Amino acid sequence: MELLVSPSSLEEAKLSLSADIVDVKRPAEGSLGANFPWVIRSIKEITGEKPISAAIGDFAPKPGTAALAAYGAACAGADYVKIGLMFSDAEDARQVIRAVVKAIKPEFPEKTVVIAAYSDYERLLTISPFDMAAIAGEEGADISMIDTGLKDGKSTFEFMDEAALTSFTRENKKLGMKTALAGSLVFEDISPLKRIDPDIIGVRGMVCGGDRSCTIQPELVEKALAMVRS
Ligand SMILES: O=C[C@H](O)COP(=O)(O)O
Repeated sequence: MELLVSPSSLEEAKLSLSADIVDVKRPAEGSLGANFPWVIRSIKEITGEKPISAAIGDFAPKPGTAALAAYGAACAGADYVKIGLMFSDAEDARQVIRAVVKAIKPEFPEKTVVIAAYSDYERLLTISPFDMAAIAGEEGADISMIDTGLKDGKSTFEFMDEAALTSFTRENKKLGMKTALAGSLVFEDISPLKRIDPDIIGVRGMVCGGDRSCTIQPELVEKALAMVRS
């Protein structure tokens, strides 16, 4: 299980370099808020061989906009391109996922396409992670992810229990995809997460001291890494 940490700036990225994956986002623009291409590029320049991820947004069903954003993030240096599906319709999801895969894979076959749905989908009235994953698997995405769409401090575990998250992880394996789990995760969630055993866990609030609007604390990144790897 790898640890993904989500800095919002070059300065925060320098505090996150011990993470397995540095994930560039702009929290001010939402759960998977897109950061600027120049920030993505500046972080790529300091991470060396370590892969970086870039969130492109919590998207409405706009496949053209999603494809262009995904391509831009890939050109800016992102090794993983991550999109959130902030809508409900399955056919819309298929069109968005297909467009993002087509925008990236022909020119960047080595880059990774991450499709996220939300554990709090019932309160958001958005597509369920299970429905998303089935489509993402068919459309050639690489990683199926769960995050929380509304960042009110409630952990993903308050919306989907360990059994559901385990089932999601196992379904992804059957679909030939990896799994990433995130969503206001706290240190206490690491133990059940190790039992669930996704490929990646994504955190920000955890390593900011509990409030994602604060700054990443490197000692908390080290603490999370030690717990994940123990
Ligand atoms: O991986 C990305 C997540 O959105 C991390 O942010 P969070 O831990 O504050 O929910």
